[in-house]
Amino acid sequence: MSQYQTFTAEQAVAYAKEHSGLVDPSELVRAEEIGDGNLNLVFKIYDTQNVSRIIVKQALPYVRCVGESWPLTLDRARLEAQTLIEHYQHCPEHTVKVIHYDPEQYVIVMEDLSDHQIWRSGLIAGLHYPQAAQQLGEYLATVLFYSSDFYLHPHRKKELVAQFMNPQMCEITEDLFFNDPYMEHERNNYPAAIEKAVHALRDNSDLKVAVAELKQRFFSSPQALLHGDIHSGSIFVKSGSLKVIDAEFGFFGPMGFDLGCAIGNLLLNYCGAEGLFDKPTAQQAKAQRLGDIETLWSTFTERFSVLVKHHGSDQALCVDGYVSLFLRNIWRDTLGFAGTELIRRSMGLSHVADLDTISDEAQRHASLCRAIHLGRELILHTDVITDGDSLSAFVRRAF
Ligand SMILES: Nc1ncnc2c1ncn2[C@@H]1O[C@H](COP(=O)(O)OP(=O)(O)O)[C@@H](O)[C@H]1O
Ligand SMILES: CSC[C@H]1O[C@H](OP(=O)(O)O)[C@H](O)[C@@H]1O
Repeated sequence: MSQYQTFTAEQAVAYAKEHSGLVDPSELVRAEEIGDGNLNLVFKIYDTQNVSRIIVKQALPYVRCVGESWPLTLDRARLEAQTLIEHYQHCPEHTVKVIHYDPEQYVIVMEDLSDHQIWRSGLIAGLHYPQAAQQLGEYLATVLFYSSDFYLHPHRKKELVAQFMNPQMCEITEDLFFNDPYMEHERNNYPAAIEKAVHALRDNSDLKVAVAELKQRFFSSPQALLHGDIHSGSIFVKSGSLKVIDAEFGFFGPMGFDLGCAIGNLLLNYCGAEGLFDKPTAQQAKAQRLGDIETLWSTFTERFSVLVKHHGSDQALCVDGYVSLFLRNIWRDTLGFAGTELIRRSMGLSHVADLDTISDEAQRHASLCRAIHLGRELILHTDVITDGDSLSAFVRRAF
């Protein structure tokens, strides 16, 4: 098999037998396609005991959630594999292991994380994984530091920036985060009941200027090799463990984009809590999300600063005092990007289950409006929110 073809379940099993790296691959007998993301095929490969042992993920030549009318580069599979491999090299404890990548079939064979749960599903079920925020902060500090100018030789950095050029996937982000919500577009998707909130957003010229600045930063700040789409649906958790998957949007961009996506998704869960849970559980979930965000940011800054101190190599960047200035700028970007994630997940093409699965219609609409409102306030008030604690106070004042 050399020419690209979309796998059937049988072909996925045959492929896994050849490339799983298992001691006895003959025990692999059955595959199930379980992809629930927006883009690709994902097969779980089961053994004779009906235990899922390995994952085979294949890129489709189009956007899965839209169909063949939206063609999309197969090269995203290479970018996903190479980003995960690069991140695994520096942070194996929190990155899924890639076992094999096939540049002809655009297939990744990877470690099966079925003993974990997708973080978003856990959050919607009201579960709290107390270690997850700290581990996510460690992952982000580590992978972003080791791909930054603080650590890499400038020649190597530029080589990597070229290797991880990802124009088609970046274009999706550029459109969905920074364009669509702020204009009429057929990709947008929201109920008529929230039209007023949507219009208020589009009439806000200060907001549009701030969003333009964020888009410019996304276009032109190759600070580090980002995951590029790190929401709670790209993160597996179980007690004591966190593993990141799904890095096909990986490219060299502004660090605050990854931090903002992660924090934005915790805030989306915060905005949905009153629709998802009874009153006392909602209060507890909201406090936990704010605690998660504080922990994520403080872990990130502490770990990043320690890495600069002990492993930083650029003389000028490692001068006393610069890292705190750098992190202040990253925090400002983080808040802005978190705001754009809140907005695009409430009214754009791609929504989140934290809001969309709220069964009571009025509660669902109120949650969507909360997310839009909070997104706008974050984008417009980055200067007054100085750290995780002050973000919590700001969010509590909003709702
Ligand atoms: N390594 C893995 N182990 C177990 N399940 C996985 C693994 N990778 C993906 N999945 C499952 O497949 C789903 C879709 O995978 P994802 O990488 O998010 O696809 P997409 O690129 O289409 O967004 C995940 O939500 C998860 O349920
Ligand atoms: C047209 S892709 C929309 C959306 O899907 C991606 O998410 P995922 O692959 O994790 O489901 C990404 O967030 C894109 O913005």
